[in-house]
Amino acid sequence: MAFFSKLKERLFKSSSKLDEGLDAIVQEGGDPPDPEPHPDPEPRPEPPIIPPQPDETPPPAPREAPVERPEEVPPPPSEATATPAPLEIPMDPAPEAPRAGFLGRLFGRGDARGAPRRVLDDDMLESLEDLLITADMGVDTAARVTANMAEGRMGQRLSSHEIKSILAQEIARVMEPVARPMPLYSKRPQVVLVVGVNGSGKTTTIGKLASQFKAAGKSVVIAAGDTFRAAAVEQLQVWGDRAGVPVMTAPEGSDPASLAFDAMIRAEADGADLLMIDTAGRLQNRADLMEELAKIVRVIRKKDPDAPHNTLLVLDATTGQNALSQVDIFLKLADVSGLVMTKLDGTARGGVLVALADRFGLPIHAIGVGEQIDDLAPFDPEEFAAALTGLDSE
Ligand SMILES: Nc1nc2c(ncn2[C@@H]2O[C@H](COP(=O)(O)OP(=O)(O)OP(=O)(O)O)[C@@H](O)[C@H]2O)c(=O)[nH]1
Repeated sequence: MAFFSKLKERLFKSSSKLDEGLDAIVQEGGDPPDPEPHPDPEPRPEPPIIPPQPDETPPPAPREAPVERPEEVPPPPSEATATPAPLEIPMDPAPEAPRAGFLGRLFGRGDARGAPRRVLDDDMLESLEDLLITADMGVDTAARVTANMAEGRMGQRLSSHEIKSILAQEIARVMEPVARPMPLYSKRPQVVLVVGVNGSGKTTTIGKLASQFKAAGKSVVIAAGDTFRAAAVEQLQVWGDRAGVPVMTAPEGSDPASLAFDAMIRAEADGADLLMIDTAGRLQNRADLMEELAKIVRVIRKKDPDAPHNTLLVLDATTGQNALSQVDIFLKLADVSGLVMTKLDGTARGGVLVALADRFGLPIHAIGVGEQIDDLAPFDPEEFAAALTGLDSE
């Protein structure tokens, strides 16, 4: 199955929540279907929106105090250009045969003509906002998205399909600036530090990324930096085998920074393109974890003052709003440069990705949509928005 189709299918749980919720909102306060089809109301061209925009793809405004982040990834030498190749999974542009969604089943195809309509008023906006909050978009983001949806459309009679399109546009607008593949540099080895709480999917993501980098012709070394948990090391070895990539380990309980240093030496000696370092994710003792991460960074900088070149924070979508506080915490523990959101399959909490983009503006490099090695996709804002709103299931 083409990846795009798989993604849509796997985001079904998120989409069904919004999809059915939107249909219900229109039905609750809606007019009966028009006896005569009438033209879709064209939303007036409005320059909304999130937030004041100098151009089409501004960075989203942080909700709170702007996140202080040190300079971007060190200006890589000559080929500083990001090469998205490894995460560029070929997508099948051919749309699937349309399926009848919830609305389609009730009222016929997703065509707005003849479908029930509801006047966009304050009550409806409130219901929309509540629905977005239940889909884990967070209060602030839900308010902003609904305000943007209302811009220039108050009083219009909209069908459920039209509302979904508008919502999808607004979501895509929030997501667009953060949809960025992980930058690759000419620096060898490019050091990628992978952080996140235990169970968020770090090991799996490292395995998937290593496999994709390898398929793109890059040589990769993995360092199993969570030395205190034998099971974590074993798991990483399994993923290394799957990806065909060497995994460096150290005796249980030994210093992760010392392993990271050895891994730097090995990666340099092997002429590896990438060194991916797994780390512990014990937030129970934050001070220890912060010191552990800081020490890893200090030690690898003895070999390369610009390392790590990327610090990926892996987040589990099923934790919903908790992902926001994890970003807050890890921004204090490490210089997070980008996010990978895992487990977007099988959760109804995909909306949290919108809240993350709106609040932090950190690049979202990829999303995990399953447990298999190829279940990691580049993040595509429009497809995500369509899948999330259920627009493409009609
Ligand atoms: N459905 C689904 N499961 C995933 C995804 N990514 C990871 N998982 C599963 O989540 C669980 C935890 O993943 P790990 O990669 O072990 O997480 P970790 O952060 O390394 O956890 P520790 O090893 O405990 O530090 C495993 O059962 C994975 O198979 C995903 O995108 N979708």
